[in-house]
Amino acid sequence: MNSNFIAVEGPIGAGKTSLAKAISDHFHFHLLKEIVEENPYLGKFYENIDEWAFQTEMFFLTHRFKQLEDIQNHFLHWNKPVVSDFHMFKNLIFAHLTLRMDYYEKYAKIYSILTEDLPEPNMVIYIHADVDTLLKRIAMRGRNFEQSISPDYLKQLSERYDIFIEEFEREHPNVPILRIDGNATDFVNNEHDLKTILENVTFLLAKGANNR
Ligand SMILES: Nc1ncnc2c1ncn2[C@@H]1O[C@H](COP(=O)(O)OP(=O)(O)OP(=O)(O)O)[C@@H](O)[C@H]1O
Ligand SMILES: Nc1nc(=O)c2ncn([C@H]3C[C@H](O)[C@@H](CO)O3)c2[nH]1
Repeated sequence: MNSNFIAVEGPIGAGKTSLAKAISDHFHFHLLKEIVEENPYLGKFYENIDEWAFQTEMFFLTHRFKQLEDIQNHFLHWNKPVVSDFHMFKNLIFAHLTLRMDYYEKYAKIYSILTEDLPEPNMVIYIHADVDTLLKRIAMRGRNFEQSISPDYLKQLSERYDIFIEEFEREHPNVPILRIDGNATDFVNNEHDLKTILENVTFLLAKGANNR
């Protein structure tokens, strides 16, 4: 695969979709957005995580598998670049947080089989932000079923993201990670902040092209 594939990552409300859309608009990359409202378990999941975690995680996993297969067949294979507001690895971060250990072990096996041949992004943008910032943004966006998300859940999720990204970076030295401070950077309302990010992305894309 020679076509660029950028994944934007970070915990809930970090700004993944907003930034992925801005990148798609600027570079004319196809925008791959994760499914949210279509997940029939998500509302029930936030009401009772233990009861609905396995169904919820399996739903996200199988849908993302299909999304990435489609992206491979219809875009990357034809040298058409893509930016997505998720990386497949987020399945493992959420599943590790929400599933009982015996379920997680089954899940991780299925994950590893399903992801064997999937396309992998050649750049990751990681947005991190404090729990307070995330809570404010989740409240501002106003999805009903997310209003019961607890600060503790977000804190654990953010901590797991930080650990996972460190490990990912060690294990994938050829995939550059652009880190963005989502507390201090307003790429939604501040043109200068967005421009700085886009310049950094341009630089990393050019560097990646030279190394190919
Ligand atoms: N850096 C930022 N500065 C100001 N507002 C932001 C920033 N990032 C996101 N927002 C706002 O916060 C809300 C959530 O953003 P967005 O939907 O892009 O997050 P997300 O990471 O894609 O969320 P999810 O994990 O639920 O998919 C939106 O209303 C968006 O406009
Ligand atoms: N449990 C669980 N597993 C996932 O893989 C996952 N991916 C996203 N989400 C939730 C976060 C937002 O509410 C909403 C949009 O990102 O969906 C997930 N929840």
